[in-house]
Amino acid sequence: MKLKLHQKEPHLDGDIAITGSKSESNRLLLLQALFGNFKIKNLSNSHDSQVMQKALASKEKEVDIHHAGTAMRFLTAYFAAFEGRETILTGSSRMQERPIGLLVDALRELGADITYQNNEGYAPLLIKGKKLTKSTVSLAANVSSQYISALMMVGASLPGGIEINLIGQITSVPYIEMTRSLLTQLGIESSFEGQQIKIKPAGAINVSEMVVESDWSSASYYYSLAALCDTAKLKISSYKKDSLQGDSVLAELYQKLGVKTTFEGHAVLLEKVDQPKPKRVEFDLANSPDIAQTIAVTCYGLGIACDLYGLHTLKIKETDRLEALKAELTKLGAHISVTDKSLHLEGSTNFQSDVTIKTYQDHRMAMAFAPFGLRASILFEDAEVVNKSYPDFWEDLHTLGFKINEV
Ligand SMILES: O=C(O)C1=C[C@@H](OP(=O)(O)O)[C@@H](O)[C@H](O)C1
Ligand SMILES: C=C(OP(=O)(O)O)C(=O)O
Repeated sequence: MKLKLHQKEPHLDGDIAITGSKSESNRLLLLQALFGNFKIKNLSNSHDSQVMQKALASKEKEVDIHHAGTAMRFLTAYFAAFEGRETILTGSSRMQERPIGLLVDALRELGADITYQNNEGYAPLLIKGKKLTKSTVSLAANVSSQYISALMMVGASLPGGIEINLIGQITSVPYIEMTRSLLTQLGIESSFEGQQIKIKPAGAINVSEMVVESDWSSASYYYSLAALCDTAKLKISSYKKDSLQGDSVLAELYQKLGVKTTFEGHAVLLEKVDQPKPKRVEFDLANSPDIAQTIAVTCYGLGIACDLYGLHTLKIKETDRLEALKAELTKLGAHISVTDKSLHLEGSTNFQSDVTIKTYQDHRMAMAFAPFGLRASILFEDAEVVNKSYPDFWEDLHTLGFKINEV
């Protein structure tokens, strides 16, 4: 589906309800399958959470998790420890290019029986579930924190718990902390000191309900919209000040880009502030990689130069996000260069109109570029990609007054 988003006057006023964080939801779905009967409130309506639910309920040998990175990584560990279940875990063609070897090696160290069906280091995997007998493991920590979260959650179900020794720089740390906090809320003890994580085996879980905070990565598109407006008053819900999600750093980062954040109960009010624009900004996003695309497009729309660092994981996400950003921002008129871990954009306002953005099967390519509709009309190929994390995205933009039509 190709969509045209027509240029809109840069004034926004409205309320948007966003569903639960897909990261928290997919963790809680796994923890629910492992440990018990608690209810999950405000579950994400993302496709990634739907495939996670379906996979956990499946009795089939082949389980297809499509594009969902968390589902792929969490379920590899889950099925490896599922005694007697034989599973072929597969995903989309892109998922078959996203590395899983470090996690498979770690699980094999614990005693797992996993073999590659096609290419060494990549899905599809044949997983012969068995009792994992060991409880100490080590792995490189600079590729994906999802491997570590997977080991932590499944590790809590092992009789001896798990001790994870992390090698090298640890990436996406808030996601590891999120996993730990959810385990703590379920009464599972853990420690994370230096390069070592220890998880105690879970006891009886006496929690009847877990409430998911709404998704901060999805909130990033409203931060970008507010920043690109002359006047904006956007209320998004349901959020809390002490979030488990690292992307809540948006409130701090967007201050520099002219957005004021006020917590009003469970809602967050985003307002455009009339302040001098910086010429150049610099951010390290190693702890919040999913908002890199949003920030790059905001800066371009504001005519602010930016240097974004800590982007070493972007090449192995839904697409190579660094190359995709470079290609699509260049089409809009930007001067941009990328390395394998950083992005550098010059401040210019040479905006091109009616450009068609390729989305590369990456939800965030569509959503991050949408706020540019406050600068010029813009078109999106395969606009339905947003379903991966935020199926209501285009409808929500429509309620804010954007004219959107299929072309
Ligand atoms: O654990 C999680 O829920 C996630 C961790 C991050 O991945 P990496 O740790 O691979 O950077 C993030 O990009 C992804 O969207 C969700
Ligand atoms: C990278 C992402 O997801 P995943 O790795 O879970 O596919 C994302 O949502 O931006």
